[in-house]
Amino acid sequence: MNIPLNAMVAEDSGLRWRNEFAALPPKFFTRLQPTPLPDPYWVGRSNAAAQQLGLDAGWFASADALEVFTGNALLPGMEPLASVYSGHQFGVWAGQLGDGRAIMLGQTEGGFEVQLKGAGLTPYSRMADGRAVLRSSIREFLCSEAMHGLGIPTTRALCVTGSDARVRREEIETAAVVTRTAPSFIRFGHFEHFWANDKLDELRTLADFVIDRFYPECRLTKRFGGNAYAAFLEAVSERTAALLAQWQAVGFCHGVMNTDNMSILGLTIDYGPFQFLDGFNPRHICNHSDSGGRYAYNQQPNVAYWNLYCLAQALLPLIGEKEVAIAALQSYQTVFPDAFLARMRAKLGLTDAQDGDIQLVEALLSVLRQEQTDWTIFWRRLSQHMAGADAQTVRDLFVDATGIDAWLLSFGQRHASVPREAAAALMLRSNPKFVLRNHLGQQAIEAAQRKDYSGVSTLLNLLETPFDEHAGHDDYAGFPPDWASSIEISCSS
Ligand SMILES: Nc1ncnc2c1ncn2[C@@H]1O[C@H](COP(=O)(O)OP(=O)(O)OP(=O)(O)O)[C@@H](O)[C@H]1O
Ligand SMILES: [Mg+2]
Repeated sequence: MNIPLNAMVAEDSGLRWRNEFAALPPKFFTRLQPTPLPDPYWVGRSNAAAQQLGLDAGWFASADALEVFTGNALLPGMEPLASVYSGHQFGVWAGQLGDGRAIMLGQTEGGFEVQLKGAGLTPYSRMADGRAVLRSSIREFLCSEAMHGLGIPTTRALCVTGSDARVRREEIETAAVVTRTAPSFIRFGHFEHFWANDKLDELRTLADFVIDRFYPECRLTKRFGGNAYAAFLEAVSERTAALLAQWQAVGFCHGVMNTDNMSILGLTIDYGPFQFLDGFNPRHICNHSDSGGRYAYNQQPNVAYWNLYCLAQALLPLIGEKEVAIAALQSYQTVFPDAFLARMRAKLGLTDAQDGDIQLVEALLSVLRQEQTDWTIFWRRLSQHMAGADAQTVRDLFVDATGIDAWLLSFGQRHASVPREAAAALMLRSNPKFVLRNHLGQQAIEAAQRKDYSGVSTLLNLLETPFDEHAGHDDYAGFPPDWASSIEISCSS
């Protein structure tokens, strides 16, 4: 069903449109309209994301906004489209994919693309239905804003709307639409697409488009004999390395690190079967469909590098020499460990760098691994200990405290010269009290399925400022209940 012209909303949303991606040649996308959903309702809205976008707050609360962000109406100036990309899934070339259920409404003058996820079929939907279910949409909405609150680069989520329209997955569920924003939703897979189809002109156009807008410094590079495309690959590698360091430090498992889910801007993109670690098990697999553990927590940094290798292969016709492309990937091997160590130093409250810090971190990880100590709670309690709480609150996390006692001793020695107050402040802003654990999301989802959206807004409120204490909400910062380990999150969404 096409959206009738009279469904064009005229009231002023505060947004003006620039639509640069839509100005690319037609091979990059298909213009189309979202498919309407009946009788939509609000499930969640992020005023912070609206503010970043420049959306008028009054308009965002309006019935018109509800229609627009469900795909039932358009704003003047929007040029909706679905883009084409390809990619490697679980290590295997998957061929053409594309926005099968994402429709970009347009790009604002402020430089944000606005995209609906779940707004109906596109030419890239393949065998699927173009829809998203309420369950997965709430998870994407909350986690996008949670990652932003944690200071981790991510696509953002403006809102979720729901409809009683039925969607078939393993069971019958109801439909929802998430509105996402980002400076660009271009993925590694967009480049792989044109490379695999031998469309070298389009490949160059795409690379130039991204470099000119997001990596202009590559034009001035003196590295790689002034090769802007090699400098671009290096810059993407470094952003990706920095992102992975943040994921590992906070205990975030993405779950589906296919090359079509890798942002060319180094953003976290596609919140599917993700999970924040409960206990510290480096081999944790969060995606129930990932039987081989390809995307296990401790595999993520290597998988990102493998994905960058695919990007390098796609950019090779532009870069020229294979050796140059390989050299452009090299810095990942130093940027990732350096960035990870820097994150761990902050988590440990260390304001300077010393030679033995790696050993201190490794010794701690080995202690935490022994009993699979809760990752988030351990770090928060360690921070509170630095701020004055008794060490016993940390020791209580271990059945056998021998290992942690020894480690706390060396931690204390390392801290001898660091002012305790500064260390505590750094730790409390580096170790979140609140993360979107699976069971918290699950509780909010189950309430929302009963049309109670208060759990979604409470979680949003906590996760937007996850380093704050939020008095009265300690139960959201506690251990996962026993049933949490039986939650199965798969690719079904
Ligand atoms: N219900 C669906 N209808 C149509 N296409 C789908 C659907 N689910 C997934 N796809 C498509 O399958 C491919 C892989 O899906 P994947 O789970 O990585 O992405 P996604 O969750 O749909 O979206 P995104 O990466 O945009 O967040 C993508 O091309 C995606 O658009
Ligand atoms: Mg995806």
